[in-house]
Amino acid sequence: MIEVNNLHKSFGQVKALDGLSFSARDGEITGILGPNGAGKTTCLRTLYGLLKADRGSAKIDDIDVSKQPILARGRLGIFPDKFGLYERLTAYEQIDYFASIHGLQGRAKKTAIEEVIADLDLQDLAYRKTAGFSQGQRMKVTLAQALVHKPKNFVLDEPTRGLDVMSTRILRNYLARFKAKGHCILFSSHVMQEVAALCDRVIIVANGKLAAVGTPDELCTLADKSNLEEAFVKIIGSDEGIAA
Ligand SMILES: Nc1ncnc2c1ncn2[C@@H]1O[C@H](COP(=O)(O)OP(=O)(O)OP(=O)(O)O)[C@@H](O)[C@H]1O
Repeated sequence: MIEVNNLHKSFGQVKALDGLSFSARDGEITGILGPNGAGKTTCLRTLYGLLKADRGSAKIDDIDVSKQPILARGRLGIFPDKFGLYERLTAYEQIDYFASIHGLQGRAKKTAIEEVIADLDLQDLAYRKTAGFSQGQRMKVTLAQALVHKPKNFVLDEPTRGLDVMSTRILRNYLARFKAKGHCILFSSHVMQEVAALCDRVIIVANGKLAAVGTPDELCTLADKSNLEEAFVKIIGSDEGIAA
């Protein structure tokens, strides 16, 4: 469960977040949509503990990220926007490194690594150095790194941007499986079809505030439109922020 309550963050004169509140529930995929500069990345970076909010709170499973950052981060998997793999290490060693960062040791660490390798069908790649891995292979190792500590919550900032079709499909399937296991998934996107197809609930953010929230169908009904893209345009009053 992820909760953001009355979050404020300014950069100089720019109000990136202006009282944003929402929650993302367990067993659901929640999408964040918004035009450029709406505050989506600022909100996600606050959840990661990379930014400190001026006001308000961000909680992961009821743990306040500013008060107990290490505990909160243990409950969170973060899928980065760039796959920064260490090419001299094998896939196993990369995952091992992230498991150690999360405090896993000994037999528990070995079991966790073996489980995530099996879960992502990485067995054939595990002992190869990642130099030369295809985009899909790199994406899977990155997923394994993000999930080896078995976080209950998973946050992704525009995860499919720049990914090829096959990698996008693998990632989407994985998110659906993760949701089926009862995890909470929150991701930002500009791709309306992706959000409409994957998300149980959608949060629309504009000017650092919540503009609307609901299932894709509820948002269509709210805006009296037949698809999410048109509903989004009507709710925020512009087509800025939509990707093909
Ligand atoms: N480190 C920073 N310094 C100054 N201004 C910032 C910084 N980070 C974000 N901003 C500003 O805060 C506002 C919100 O930015 P943010 O990146 O959160 O938007 P976004 O919704 O993720 O946009 P996009 O869809 O374009 O990625 C923007 O006006 C942005 O220029």
